[in-house]
Amino acid sequence: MPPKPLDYESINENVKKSQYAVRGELYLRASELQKEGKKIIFTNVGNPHALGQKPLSFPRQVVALCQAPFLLDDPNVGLLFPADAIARAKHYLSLTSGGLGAYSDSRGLPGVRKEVAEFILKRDGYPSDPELIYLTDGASKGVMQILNTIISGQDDGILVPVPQYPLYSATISLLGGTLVPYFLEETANWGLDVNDLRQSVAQARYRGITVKAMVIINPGNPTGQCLSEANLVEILRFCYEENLVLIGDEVYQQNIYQDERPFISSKKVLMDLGPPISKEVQLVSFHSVSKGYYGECGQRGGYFEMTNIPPQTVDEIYKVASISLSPNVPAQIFMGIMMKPPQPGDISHDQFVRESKGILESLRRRARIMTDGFNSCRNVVCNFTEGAMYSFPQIRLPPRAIEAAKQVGKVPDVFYCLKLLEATGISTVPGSGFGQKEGVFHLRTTILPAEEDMPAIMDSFKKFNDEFMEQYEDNRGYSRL
Ligand SMILES: Cc1ncc(COP(=O)(O)O)c(C=O)c1O
Repeated sequence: MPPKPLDYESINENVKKSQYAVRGELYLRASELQKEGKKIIFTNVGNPHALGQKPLSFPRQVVALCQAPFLLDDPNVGLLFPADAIARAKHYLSLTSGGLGAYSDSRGLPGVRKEVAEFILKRDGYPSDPELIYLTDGASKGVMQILNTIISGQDDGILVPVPQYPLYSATISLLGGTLVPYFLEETANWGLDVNDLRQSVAQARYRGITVKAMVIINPGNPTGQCLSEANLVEILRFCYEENLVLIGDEVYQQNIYQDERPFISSKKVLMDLGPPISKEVQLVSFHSVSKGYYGECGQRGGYFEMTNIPPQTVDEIYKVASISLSPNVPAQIFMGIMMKPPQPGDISHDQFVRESKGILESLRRRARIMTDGFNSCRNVVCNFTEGAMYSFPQIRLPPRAIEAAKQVGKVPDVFYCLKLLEATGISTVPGSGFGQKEGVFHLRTTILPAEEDMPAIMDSFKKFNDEFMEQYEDNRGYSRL
């Protein structure tokens, strides 16, 4: 009998090749240990509500009313819901054709796309066209749609930062394209050097690859840096010279922890540059309701904005989006609210500000506790998390630990992270899942565990790490940058 089409040997090789470390070996082992009754602290995914973050009241009130519109006819609705949430729910329902149970336009509700455009205008000071904004089921779906539009085969290359969020490597593998890595510089606070970029492109071209796009993740995952304006200018100039689309993953734009390193959007820097660059460089930038102080990962809401993309291509992207009929409609409403939160003078304004500030300030403190905690450990160095939700310490593994890992057939940082998991219940992601320089090791944690648990988590990390180093260190030094 020949193998059946869905037998393992028959399935798409690209599916087998693609890897997603955030839910990889460590996560699977952590889930097993949890089933066995061990207490696990899941710090592998930026999933704030799973670690106890409370939802903001106003967006949930609005969406609850949209989900149960009969409540709007109840004479007591005003006792349970503030008047501005009621008004906003009516507003969003009026934008739909049939409420949340009906498909929307495949690009998303026009009224919400208009709210996104207004937000972008306010953020950047430049107009944005709702026709060039598509709402998606989380930013991930949008990234996949755009990469699918760019990649025709293995000769198409996409420049991706290393370390990177594995959505990019996995999707490029799935689509049969080629990932062209460029390294972020740890000693320069994870900034990037345009000369290295040029080298990466030249090497790829030498191998016959047409480099078509460049991905930036700003603020960075897993690295937590905010790109400076100067760096963004260099990147856009580089994209102009090399004829590359810039894919600006900006899902962490609300997660900023250092006032002197604000988030600056790629769209603003592109427009500031003026013609010819502002009229020529193709840019697609992404946002999400999963991050920021919303953290509504389970709702699956996102958008992308296209700049300098010709109408025929925009239509093709629309056609492909329409194969999936419609993005999630409740998530579109979360996106609308994220774009247009309660304003000063609105009944819900003070509560909204109190809740969102509370989350952001706590994240800022947690980022500090984590960085300081890691830097107090033996053979661990860590840049401060300027933005996003992660800490990415470098673990300088002694050669004997590297040898021990090899003996059990494990990548050294996987070996370290597994031992950390078994000893403490802390579930992290090894740096190798994001890419790192040869011979340098990291792990990634989120900064999301509850603030009150943080000191104990860092104590237990330090105890494990320092004992691990004691066990494996000898006088031969250890791996370092
Ligand atoms: C850099 C980056 N981009 C995109 C996403 C996906 O976001 P979404 O939940 O909107 O699909 C994540 C999720 O962690 C991320 O870290």
